Amino acid sequence: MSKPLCVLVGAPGAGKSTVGQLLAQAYGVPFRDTDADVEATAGKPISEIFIDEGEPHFRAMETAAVAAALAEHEGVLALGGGAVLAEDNRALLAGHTVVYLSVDLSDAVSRVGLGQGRPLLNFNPRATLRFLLDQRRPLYEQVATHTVGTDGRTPEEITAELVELLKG
Ligand SMILES: Nc1ncnc2c1ncn2[C@@H]1O[C@H](COP(=O)(O)OP(=O)(O)O)[C@@H](O)[C@H]1O
Ligand SMILES: O=C(O)C1=C[C@@H](OP(=O)(O)O)[C@@H](O)[C@H](O)C1
Ligand SMILES: [Mg+2]
Repeated sequence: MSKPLCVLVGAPGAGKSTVGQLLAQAYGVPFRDTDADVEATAGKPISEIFIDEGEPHFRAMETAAVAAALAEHEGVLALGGGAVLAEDNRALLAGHTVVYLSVDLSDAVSRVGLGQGRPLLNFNPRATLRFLLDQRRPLYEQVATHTVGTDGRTPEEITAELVELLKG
């Protein structure tokens, strides 16, 4: 089975997209992000997919993107934060090197506050993130082969830890 070197999972704001790119650079391998794959397929941003077609349609596209990337991509792969909600996706992650980037509520809130484009967090991001973190933590833990804490640490520090962790 062709497989990604490493798959990053975790909540919005954990830094999957940021650390994933740095880790791919460190290894000199390609980076792929299932959110970007979904946007490329749809020809529009995730925020517009949610508005035009709704979250269930986004989730179906995401599941197809996860399956394709796990089968094809040999570099570093970042998933969207909600990809672990689908049992099909969790099953597909078995046998892969999956890193859970954990983040606490306060760091997640301040990080997502820096960016746009997460439609689930448009309304009351703090309360929504609190719910998402509680709901998903067991799912991230279930699929992870490794866990790395990101609170109060720079993306470069996290990347350096990942390079060490994945050496073995
Ligand atoms: N360790 C970190 N410390 C501070 N800011 C971070 C860290 N990791 C990511 N960020 C910032 O937080 C925001 C969300 O990061 P992103 O990589 O998109 O997270 P995710 O893909 O997990 O939702 C971005 O603005 C990014 O620059
Ligand atoms: O947590 C979620 O359900 C989502 C997270 C987003 O990705 P990030 O985790 O990269 O922000 C993106 O897939 C979409 O907005 C839904
Ligand atoms: Mg991301």
